[in-house]
Amino acid sequence: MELSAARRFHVVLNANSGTVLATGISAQSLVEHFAAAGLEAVVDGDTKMPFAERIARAAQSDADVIVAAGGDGTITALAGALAGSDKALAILPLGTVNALAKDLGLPMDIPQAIALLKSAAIRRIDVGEVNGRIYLHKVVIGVIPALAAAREHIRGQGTWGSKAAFMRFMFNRLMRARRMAIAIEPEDGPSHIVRAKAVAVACNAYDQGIGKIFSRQNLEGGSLYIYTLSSLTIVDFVRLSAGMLLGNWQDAAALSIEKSRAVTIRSHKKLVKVMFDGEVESLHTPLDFRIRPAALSVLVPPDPDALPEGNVP
Ligand SMILES: Nc1ncnc2c1ncn2[C@@H]1O[C@H](COP(=O)(O)OP(=O)(O)OP(=O)(O)O)[C@@H](O)[C@H]1O
Repeated sequence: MELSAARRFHVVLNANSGTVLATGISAQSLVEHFAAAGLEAVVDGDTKMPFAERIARAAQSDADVIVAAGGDGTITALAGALAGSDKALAILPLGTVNALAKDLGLPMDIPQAIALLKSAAIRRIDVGEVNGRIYLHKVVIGVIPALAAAREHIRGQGTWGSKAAFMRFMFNRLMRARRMAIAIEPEDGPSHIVRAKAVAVACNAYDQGIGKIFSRQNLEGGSLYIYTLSSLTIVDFVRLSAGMLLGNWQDAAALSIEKSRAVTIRSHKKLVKVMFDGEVESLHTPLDFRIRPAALSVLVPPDPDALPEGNVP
């Protein structure tokens, strides 16, 4: 896709995203920030129309760039409509975690993120696909979806009491969860059956190193990574937690890691609960995963070396 100074933006604001709820940022304030940056933008802050319809409307708009003003769930939903198309995706990190925005090195400050859109470069990143649906981070099967459902339940209740209750619930749930038997059939490796507490199929590999907890530098490696957690005793839990702090969680004995361009996961259950880039959903089995290399164009900070001297975003 060619970059032009006159690119048009269509912004989809998700009013339920973490930072929007916390700061009360509105469609009107985004309109003002875009105008101040000298950018032409339509801002959709509709809270009545179903989200899926707003996404379809964005994909059908005449804008060159669709802007996800929200968190990772909002970004993934838009990516599903834009992957493989000639429209690019931009991100205003208004979610809670904003994992992809961090992986891409975007500014967390909204006026700065908008100003950057003017000089942004295009990066083509891989997307994951499961049963025909696009995701950008990971799909998790097993105990984790229940935890995500609990997180959703306490959304917006920022008291220490509710957070402590959530941590207690999470710990108990993790310890008590039964392992499930599943068949893992990677395209690039041997098929096997495992009993696992959780399996995550990630779009490219998670980084290893101190302070790198679920971050990814390589978003165009062309591979899925299958992380299988076979047990989670208190000892495993402590080791994994310490490994996260020390940057070596991927070496935990309870964790195995496989790499493949595609994988099929089978279960005796017809329907499994999954965490789909942070959203809890039910998917029919078997789960057919594949990677689609470079399928999504995303606006990112320009390469500082490519800018004229003194012009730093
Ligand atoms: N495809 C979708 N359809 C309907 N609602 C969605 C969709 N994706 C996300 N949501 C909902 O929108 C709200 C905001 O989700 P989003 O993931 O964008 O922000 P967040 O959870 O605050 O941030 P992050 O995922 O970065 O932590 C949540 O209530 C989520 O359930």
